[in-house]
Amino acid sequence: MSRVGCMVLGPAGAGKSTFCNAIISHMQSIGRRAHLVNLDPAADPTQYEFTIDIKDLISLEDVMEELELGPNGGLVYCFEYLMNNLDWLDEEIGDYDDEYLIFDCPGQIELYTHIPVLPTIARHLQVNLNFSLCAAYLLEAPFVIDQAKFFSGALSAMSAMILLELPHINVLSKMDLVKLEISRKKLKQFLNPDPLLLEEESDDSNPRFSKLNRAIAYLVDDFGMVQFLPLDCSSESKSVATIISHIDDITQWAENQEPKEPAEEADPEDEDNE
Ligand SMILES: Nc1nc2c(ncn2[C@@H]2O[C@H](COP(=O)(O)OP(=O)(O)OP(=O)(O)O)[C@@H](O)[C@H]2O)c(=O)[nH]1
Ligand SMILES: [Mg+2]
Repeated sequence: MSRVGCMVLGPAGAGKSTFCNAIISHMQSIGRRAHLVNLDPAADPTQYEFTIDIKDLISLEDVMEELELGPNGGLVYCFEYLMNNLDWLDEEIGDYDDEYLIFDCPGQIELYTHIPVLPTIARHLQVNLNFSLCAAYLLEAPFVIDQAKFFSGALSAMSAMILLELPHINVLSKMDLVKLEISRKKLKQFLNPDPLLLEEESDDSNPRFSKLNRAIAYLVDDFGMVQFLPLDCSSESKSVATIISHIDDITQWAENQEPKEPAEEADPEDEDNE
C-alpha cells in the first residue's frame, strides 16, 4: 500500500484552491486520477467536489455561531478539534490506498507557527498513514513588483519549509498578472531569488528598511533553498504539468505505483523449455 499526497499551502488568496482544481483537471486530461481533500473549514468546493472534506467533521460557520468566536479563533478551534479527532481523518482516508491526494489548506500562517497543526497533520499522514508527502507553497507573482514584499514572502516560504520538515516546492502563482509588467530576465531572477535585486531599489525608501530588507534577502540567499516554479492557472499552460512532474519526482509517484519486483535470477532450465 502506498499513498501520495501534496499539501498545498500559502497565504490567503495566493491561488491554492485554483491550483488544486487545475491539478485535478490536468490529471483527468492525461487519464490519471487524483482526489481533493479540503482542510479549510470555511471553504466550499469550486470546480471539483471534495472527496474528503473537513466540513463533514466541523465547519467554521457552525463554530463561530455556536461558540460565538471570530473567524481566526473559530479556525483555531476547528483545527484543535481535528487534532483531537484524527481518527476521523484516518477513517476518511482509509479506503484511498494507492491514490493521489491533494490537500487544500487554509491560508492562515498561524496554523504552522503558533499552533503547529499542519506540521502535526503532515507527520501523521507520513508516519501513521504511510503517505509519500510533499508540500507546495504558493506565493503570488504580483509580489515581485514590490521587491521587499517578495523577499518577505520568500522568508515565509522558507519558514514553512523549516516547520513542516517536508520535501518542498515553492510556486510563484498568477504569473499571467505580471508577464506584461516585468521582463523575462528579471522574472528569472525572482524564480531563483537574487538579493542583488534589492540593490536596484529606489533611493526614496527609508534607509533603515532598505538595510533590513537587504538582510532578509541575503538570509534567503544564504539558505539557498528557496526557488520558485512559475504557475499560471488563467489559461491552458504547461506550468501545471511541470509542477505536477516535480511533485511526482519528489513523492516518487511512479515508483509507488509500480513497485519494482526484485530481479529474478534467470533459470537456465526455463530458458531450455522455451
Ligand atoms: N489571474 C489569475 N488569477 C488567479 C490565478 N489563480 C488564482 N487566481 C484568482 O485568485 C483569487 C484567489 O484564488 P483562490 O484559489 O481562491 O486562492 P486561495 O489561496 O485558495 O485562497 P484562500 O483559500 O482564501 O486562502 C481568485 O479570484 C482566483 O480566480 C491565476 O493563475 N491567474
Ligand atoms: Mg482556498
